[in-house]
Amino acid sequence: MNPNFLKHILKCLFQKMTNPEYSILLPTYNERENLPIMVYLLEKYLKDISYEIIVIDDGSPDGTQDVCKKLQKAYGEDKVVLRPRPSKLGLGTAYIHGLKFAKGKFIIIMDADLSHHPKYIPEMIELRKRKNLDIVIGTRYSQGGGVSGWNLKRKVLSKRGNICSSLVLDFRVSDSTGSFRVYRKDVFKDLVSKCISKGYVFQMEIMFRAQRDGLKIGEVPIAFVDRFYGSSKYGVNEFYDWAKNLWKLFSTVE
Ligand SMILES: Nc1nc2c(ncn2[C@@H]2O[C@H](COP(=O)(O)OP(=O)(O)O[C@H]3O[C@H](CO)[C@@H](O)[C@H](O)[C@@H]3O)[C@@H](O)[C@H]2O)c(=O)[nH]1
Ligand SMILES: [Mg+2]
Repeated sequence: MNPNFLKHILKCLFQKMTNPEYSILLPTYNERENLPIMVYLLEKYLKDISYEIIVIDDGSPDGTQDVCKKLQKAYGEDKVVLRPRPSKLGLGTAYIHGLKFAKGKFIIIMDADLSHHPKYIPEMIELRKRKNLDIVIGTRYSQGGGVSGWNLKRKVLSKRGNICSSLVLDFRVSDSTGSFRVYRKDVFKDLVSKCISKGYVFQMEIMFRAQRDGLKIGEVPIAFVDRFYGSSKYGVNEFYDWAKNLWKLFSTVE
């Protein structure tokens, strides 16, 4: 028998018997085209990493869950775990829901629409280990990072949003609103339990609390590429929600 094949079988058996080290939380709403490519890329770039993917789908009308069930057949139900909710309940609470089922010691959060490329994950993991960090964020706004494909309005909103929240909440990280992060699970659980935000502003509140708690945070520059399939769920309402919550955080958190 080919020794590499034997090694692969033994690795699969070992992973089946033990808990994965990393739980990747993938919130989805109408991502039927993106999800299969995402899972394929994760498998490709995380070959030597023990992980599970938890898909939190909010009753997507486009059939994302059917696609996810096919992926479970292809990759195994312990590799692709489907934990749906009945309706669109917001990005922040999707992570909280997924966390309840996570078996890994570490949590990775990322978008399912390929804007966050899995190729950055090994570097994020390596940095966390090397510096013994609590959180590693994928940043668009430090040297080496960037955004591609957004129109000028969205670019300005995001960049100004980051500058504005840094001024109001005194952020020392360069990207407080992005959603590509690696957390120690206990740290994530604790932060989530204190969070009041439900939508997109969740990331900012978590980062604010993490910084206030004196957690060790590192950054890896990433190129954020706008989605090719489907459309963003970020609209005017999400922006108002973000601005309202920024103010709420500033005025209520002691
Ligand atoms: N389950 C669930 N998933 C959701 C919901 N809203 C959005 N998602 C999923 O969350 C991910 C990000 O949503 P997008 O709609 O693609 O966000 P974006 O416009 O690309 O915004 C990006 O930039 C923001 C600001 O920097 C980030 O806060 C955001 O997470 C994302 O990275 C996608 O996988 C999408 O399917 C929801 O209510 N429920
Ligand atoms: Mg997106």
